[in-house]
Amino acid sequence: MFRIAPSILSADFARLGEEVRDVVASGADWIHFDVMDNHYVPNLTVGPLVCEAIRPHTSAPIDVHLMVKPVDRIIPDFARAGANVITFHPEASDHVDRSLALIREHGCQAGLVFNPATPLHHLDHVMERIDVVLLMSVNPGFGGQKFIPGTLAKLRETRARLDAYERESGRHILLEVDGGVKVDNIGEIARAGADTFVAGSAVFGAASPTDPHRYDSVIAALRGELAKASA
Ligand SMILES: O=C(CO)[C@@H](O)[C@H](O)COP(=O)(O)O
Repeated sequence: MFRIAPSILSADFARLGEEVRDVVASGADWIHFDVMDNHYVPNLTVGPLVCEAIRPHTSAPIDVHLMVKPVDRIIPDFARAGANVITFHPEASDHVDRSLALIREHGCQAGLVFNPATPLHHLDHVMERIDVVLLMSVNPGFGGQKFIPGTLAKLRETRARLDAYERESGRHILLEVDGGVKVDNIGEIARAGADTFVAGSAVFGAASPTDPHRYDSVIAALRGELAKASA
């Protein structure tokens, strides 16, 4: 099963509740919520207050991607604000195992995020605490960047590793990809092993502001490519 997770980074922040409702009504599965701190990444976005503000607008899972350093002190706030999934970058945490445990103790699914140059060995010894692996296909900090083609090989390597873990443990871990995902490359990304797709500018860039069905066609097009990839 594939999940499409539009990133609100490219949404109209002045009408965020409506944007969230409309994109889910158009078929989005998750809402991807990018948190940037102007320290770990060179940009500044939103925090738990905004997560709490959009929570009543949808029952779809809110997938919080923490691009912050340090990570631990903000995790309980996001859990209380209604996050369902919380992911963070291993190099931004002093104690990766503790941060993963903290997320789960607060009732959320936990995940690690890998920048294009971050090695996969950060998965060693913590697989049993992980629900989601998120591979960045751009360097984090901004929407609208181009997909880095080397991500496809890294996806295949991660897929093999997650499949081997599932055979031995019976636990399924999601494999999410984020950055430069478009209608014309989502099929290839799915064939490389991803099952969850963050798309910011591809979805929210397709807007004509007043049409409540403005996201129907782009989400249908993304799903169409995913159906072809799994046929
Ligand atoms: O986390 C990030 C960027 O750091 C992403 O979630 C982007 O927001 C994806 O945007 P597009 O590349 O799809 O426009």
